[in-house]
Amino acid sequence: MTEPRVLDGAATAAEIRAELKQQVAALGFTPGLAVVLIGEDPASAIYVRSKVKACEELGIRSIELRPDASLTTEDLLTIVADLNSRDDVDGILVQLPLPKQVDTKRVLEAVDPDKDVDGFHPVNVGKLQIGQDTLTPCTPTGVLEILKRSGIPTAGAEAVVVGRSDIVGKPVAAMLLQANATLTVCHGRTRNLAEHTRRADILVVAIGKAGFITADMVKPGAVLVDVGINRLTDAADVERFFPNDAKRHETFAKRGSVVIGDIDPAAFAVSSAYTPVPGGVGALTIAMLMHNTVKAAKLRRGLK
Ligand SMILES: NC(=O)C1=CN([C@@H]2O[C@H](COP(=O)(O)OP(=O)(O)OC[C@H]3O[C@@H](n4cnc5c(N)ncnc54)[C@H](OP(=O)(O)O)[C@@H]3O)[C@@H](O)[C@H]2O)C=CC1
Ligand SMILES: Nc1nc(=O)c2c([nH]1)NC[C@@H]1CN(c3ccc(C(=O)N[C@@H](CCC(=O)O)C(=O)O)cc3)C=[N+]21
Ligand SMILES: [Mg+2]
Repeated sequence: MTEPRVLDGAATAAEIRAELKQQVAALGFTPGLAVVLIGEDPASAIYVRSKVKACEELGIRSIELRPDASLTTEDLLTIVADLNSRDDVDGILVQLPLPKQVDTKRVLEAVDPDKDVDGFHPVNVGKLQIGQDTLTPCTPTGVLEILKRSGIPTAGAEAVVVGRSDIVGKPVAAMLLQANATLTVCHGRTRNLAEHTRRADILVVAIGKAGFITADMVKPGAVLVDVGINRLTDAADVERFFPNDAKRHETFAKRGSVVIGDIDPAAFAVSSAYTPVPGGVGALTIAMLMHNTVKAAKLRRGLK
């Protein structure tokens, strides 16, 4: 069998950022992205760091708010209302998960849909469903973007999505359908999961379980998109998933953990192309957030 192609998310993201940098320079004003980060979620902290860096590179103003984790829903609604009314704020992102006492649904619905760079507001969710151009969730948008830029056709393809979260599974399914794939969505109640995944020409996995999709669940020659971000902290797991990966073992020795997606690396070998973790879909998420911020900035000013 021929070697699978590695779909390089980091390189694709760099390409997108370079394009956006030119667009921002041509705008004649500085777009602003506001991020509200509450609490200590490590995934969120990584995300915020990468965002600040990308904003600097592109010439976008990054506004960071870190209110106290004991705030109430009303406190956060006041913060969101203020950001909605600020003319120097084009994009608003409220980092999830929110503290337990905060009503997430009310907060997401309070964000001005035209500033909703996460694409989580019900109006934007609805527009995506009916195929209207709108702000769409960053990770799913990144998945479609890397397929497109890698020359992988979706029209008529058997696409199988594993996972149905509002953040990844559902919107990526909506986008694949919009891109004319024949769509199957699997989840925790799916019977005979492998029978579905084995039919996929394009398999997108977003479940949050380390190496869950194994080689026997994949059709030879399929394209694998691994959205999962998981951490292995047990040496035996590192040995099982990465028996011949010297770099992973080195990282584990140094840091006590390694990152792995939802797909067993052994399954990549039977694919025709796959997105690695890290350096795949995750890298694109940030680039698409920048894309959405520029899009929102133009939209608000009636620019195309
Ligand atoms: N790369 C990136 O930029 C991003 C990566 N992620 C990562 O993607 C992964 C998924 O995130 P998210 O969508 O938020 O996760 P959620 O936990 O919200 O959803 C997980 C989904 O997977 C389904 N599922 C769980 N176990 C199985 C199983 N054994 N068989 C079939 N389906 C299963 C669940 O089914 P059910 O609905 O029935 O419970 C659910 O729909 C995580 O690892 C997360 O860290 C997330 C966001 C961005
Ligand atoms: N409102 C909201 N929107 C989100 O989109 C959102 C969120 N809340 N809460 C947290 C999760 C997590 N998330 C990540 C995005 C990119 C990387 C990323 O850049 N990953 C790199 C590695 C980064 C590194 O390890 O340095 C990669 O996979 O290659 C990681 C995680 C977005 N999320
Ligand atoms: Mg997102």
